[in-house]
Amino acid sequence: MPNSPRKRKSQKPATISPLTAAAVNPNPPNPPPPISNFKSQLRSATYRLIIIIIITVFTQRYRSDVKTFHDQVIPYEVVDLPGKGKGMVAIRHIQQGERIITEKPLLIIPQELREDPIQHIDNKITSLSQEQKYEFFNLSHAHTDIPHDQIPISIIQTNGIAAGPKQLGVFPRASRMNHGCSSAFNAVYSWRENENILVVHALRNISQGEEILTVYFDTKQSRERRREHLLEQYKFQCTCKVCSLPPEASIASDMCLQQITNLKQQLTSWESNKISGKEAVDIVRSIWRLSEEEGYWSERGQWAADAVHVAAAHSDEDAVRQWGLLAQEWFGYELGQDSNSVTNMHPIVENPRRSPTWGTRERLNVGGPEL
Ligand SMILES: C[S@@+](CC[C@H](N)C(=O)[O-])C[C@H]1O[C@@H](n2cnc3c(N)ncnc32)[C@H](O)[C@@H]1O
Repeated sequence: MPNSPRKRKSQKPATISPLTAAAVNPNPPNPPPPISNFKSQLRSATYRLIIIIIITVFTQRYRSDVKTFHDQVIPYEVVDLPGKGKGMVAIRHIQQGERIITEKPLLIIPQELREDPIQHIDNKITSLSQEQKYEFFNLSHAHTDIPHDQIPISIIQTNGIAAGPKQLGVFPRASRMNHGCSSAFNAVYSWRENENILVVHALRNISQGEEILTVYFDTKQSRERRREHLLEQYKFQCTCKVCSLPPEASIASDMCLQQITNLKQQLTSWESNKISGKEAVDIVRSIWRLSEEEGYWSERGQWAADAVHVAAAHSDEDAVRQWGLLAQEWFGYELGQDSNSVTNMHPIVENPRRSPTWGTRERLNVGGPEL
């Protein structure tokens, strides 16, 4: 049955004397507005509505601006990844050469410790704030079934990143990056001594949703040796796209990486005059071609800088400029446009005679990249 409105009990209208009315309600309601006020009330209600709309629009704009700013500064999120623990995934497209992370170390220790390492690390941890201790102990560690007092050292072994040639740093944000070999990694970290920070740059374009992978060691070696190292040091079986290649393709990749390593070794013999400047620069071109074939883009800035060094020694001005521009480009991607490696190259590209090796060998046309 449809709800019928309940009938009110009929009441006699109460007559309340003004005195009683004041006693019952000391603040009587405002009398109804006179009709003449109605227009102005309508106007003020409209104004209020307009103000509410403006505030809503601005708040939403502000929120989306904050979100855009946040995404620009932090273009990734840390998520759980099956079989890998946590990992870092791009939440938007990241441009090649873009800086992904800038981070101060949570703690720094010498790479070689003379005193008892456990004690040294304990002392460092004691000096951390409560929040920092939480960040530290929240990091993963590869070695399970270890005594409690060895957990800090295992955390450092699993997450420590070289902070210069003699120190190891723990960087809680950068530590969430998992590893990929050869062409599988897309981000590189570098330590900036003067600023005391670690920076991470995108070595190649990274698509939204793609995992951000870095490299834990020199992977220019065979799959078998890479696997051995990763299993021993980090306790995982690498399943990156290079380690997952079918046998034939994996052998081809191994050979390519081995050739790059051999050629790099040969290049150093220019220093002791065992090969000519032309041969040295030819080696750099071969390394470049192999790196293209393999998709191994790291270290390109350094290879181009090596060619600059040789070309300058042989007073080949054009070659210095061309290799110098290439070095700037690739150092820029890997280490950042504002890195010392890029800025140190500026004066040389501008005037090759400013190169420290200028004219230290016989005059020779070694040639540019011609890639
Ligand atoms: C520096 S941590 C990286 C972040 C770590 N996944 C976490 O959960 O915090 C290194 C550890 O991550 C895991 N890891 C790194 N790269 C991996 C990969 N490609 N496949 C599987 N596990 C990986 C290994 O357990 C390794 O010991």
